[in-house]
Amino acid sequence: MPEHGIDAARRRAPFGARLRAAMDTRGPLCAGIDPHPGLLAAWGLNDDAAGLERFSLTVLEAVGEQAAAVKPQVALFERHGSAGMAVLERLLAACTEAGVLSIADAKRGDIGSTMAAYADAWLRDGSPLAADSVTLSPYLGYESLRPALDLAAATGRGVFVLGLTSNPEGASVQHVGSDRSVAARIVDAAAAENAGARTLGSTGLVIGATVGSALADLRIDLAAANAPILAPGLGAQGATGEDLRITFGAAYANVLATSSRDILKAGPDRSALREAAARTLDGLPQP
Ligand SMILES: O=C(O)c1cc(=O)[nH]c(=O)n1[C@@H]1O[C@H](COP(=O)(O)O)[C@@H](O)[C@H]1O
Repeated sequence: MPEHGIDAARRRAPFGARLRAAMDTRGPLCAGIDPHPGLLAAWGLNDDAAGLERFSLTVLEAVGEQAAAVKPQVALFERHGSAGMAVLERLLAACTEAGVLSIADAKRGDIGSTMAAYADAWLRDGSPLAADSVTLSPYLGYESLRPALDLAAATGRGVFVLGLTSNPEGASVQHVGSDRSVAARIVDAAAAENAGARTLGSTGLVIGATVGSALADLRIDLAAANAPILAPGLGAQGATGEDLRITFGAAYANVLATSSRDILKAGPDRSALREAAARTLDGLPQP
């Protein structure tokens, strides 16, 4: 195997360019694949690896073509141990096969030496868990993510770094800072990473759809970051498409709106899932 799969990466356009093309063609929806135990039960599936696999592949097959990307939530596979992680491997391979971009929502972050191993797991060609991109937590220091940022760049993959999360507790860490807030510094760091990108950069940010006036209050200029913005919080957490447009303003064209439970609760019927995804897309204002 070539080191870090660099040969395959040469054939692959950068993640930001691939995501931009998918968003322009399919619209800005990211469909979350979150196999919560309650949803498995509601779908008439067992809370085991077989139920997980049926659930995940049904979502991919039903709504994959309507979505610019899908986002499997790793914890909901991990809670099934090795059998759950094997399902996740097969799901990620099925995404590649179907031509649907994947975001592994693993929220990884660690000291540099260990971070290199996480990067290897999610971003290396040939890794069983290789995804098109992975969510990262920068709260051990943005630069501790360097092994993942570098490997993503080398293999044409992407990352989404948590900036302002959708949960109310996030503010107690992300809003602090005497001059520039923690979140503003994370956005600045991502912007520097994306500076040379010809289209959309490949270092994305996670900014919740629910953050309200925080971007303005913290003087964060998201549009300048040229980053794909993963915006969770639609539907189940209360945000609407109109909230996204108001919250993100000039950066709205770079927003990938993500919804999980609000779409998934329509299953297991495939046409009901497709209708729920279409309704979510229809609720997103044009940029
Ligand atoms: O990184 C994420 O995806 C994420 C960040 C964040 O700030 N808030 C957030 O809800 N998420 C994820 O987005 C999904 C939201 O799910 P629903 O609330 O069901 O749409 C879950 O998988 C969360 O883990």
